[in-house]
Amino acid sequence: MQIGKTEARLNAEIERRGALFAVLLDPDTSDDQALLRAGKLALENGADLLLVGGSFMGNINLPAQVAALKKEVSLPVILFPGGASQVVPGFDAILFTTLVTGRNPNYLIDEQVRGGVLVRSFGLEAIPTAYELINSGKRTAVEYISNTVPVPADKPKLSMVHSIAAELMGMRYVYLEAGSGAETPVPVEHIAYTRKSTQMKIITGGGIREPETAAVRVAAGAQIIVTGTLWEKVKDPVLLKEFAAAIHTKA
Ligand SMILES: CC(C)=CCC/C(C)=C/CC/C(C)=C/CC/C(C)=C/COP(=O)(O)OP(=O)(O)O
Ligand SMILES: O=P(O)(O)OC[C@@H](O)CO
Ligand SMILES: [Mg+2]
Repeated sequence: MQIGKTEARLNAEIERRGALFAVLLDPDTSDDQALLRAGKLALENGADLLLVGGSFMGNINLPAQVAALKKEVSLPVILFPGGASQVVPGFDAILFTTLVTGRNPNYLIDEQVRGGVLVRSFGLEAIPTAYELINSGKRTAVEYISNTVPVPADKPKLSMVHSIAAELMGMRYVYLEAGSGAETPVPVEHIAYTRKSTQMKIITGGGIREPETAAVRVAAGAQIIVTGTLWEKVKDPVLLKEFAAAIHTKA
């Protein structure tokens, strides 16, 4: 499958900035106006893209919210779905994920079969993405909902072998996930091993609360840093700018 417009734009921006700063908006924890405000605040203070999604989503207003957000911002707004039922139109692209570290067929193929046909009907751009869940100290929503066992934190080579398989299957992005609100983020070794052994673009997130935590993950080879939960309480333009500065290693 050819690289779409949004993926090409992300790749070019990664080339230009070194790494990108993504803010994850969870439509379940924000009302319409709050989601719009949070998205605008992030993009006005150094974020490069927005991800929208949740492990469990019951927001029926999502298409209208995305349309409102798209009207206000020119940066990419990308769907990060917890399942096929979250596939709605209006996004610049969807991270078309497969939970490769799990052995639950529902998240390896079922959701993709149900969601894929919707992606085509809506004309959404898909970014084929391996999703790897890494143990982060406590049970996270993704682990619970997906009913899968995460990769042990002290076994980075296990992430690496999943990354190699995913690349050979044609995936171009890999999301190394500690889970939303994780106690400990994905250890740098997991990022470094995937960087060394594949050419996929590396997204990482889960439990990143300080700019320095982001910076060391960029140094290890991550190209997109995702923060979400932090901004549910903190609405701080200065901290957003500090994250952007820590992540953008090039001018
Ligand atoms: C490609 C399609 C159509 C579906 C993919 C389905 C897959 C593989 C899902 C992986 C498992 C899963 C439940 C992922 C959720 C990812 C996500 C959006 C996490 C962020 O949400 P949280 O913030 O963790 O949710 P909480 O706010 O409930 O903690
Ligand atoms: O909410 P946080 O902990 O920042 O995690 C973001 C993202 O990786 C969750 O899917
Ligand atoms: Mg959340």
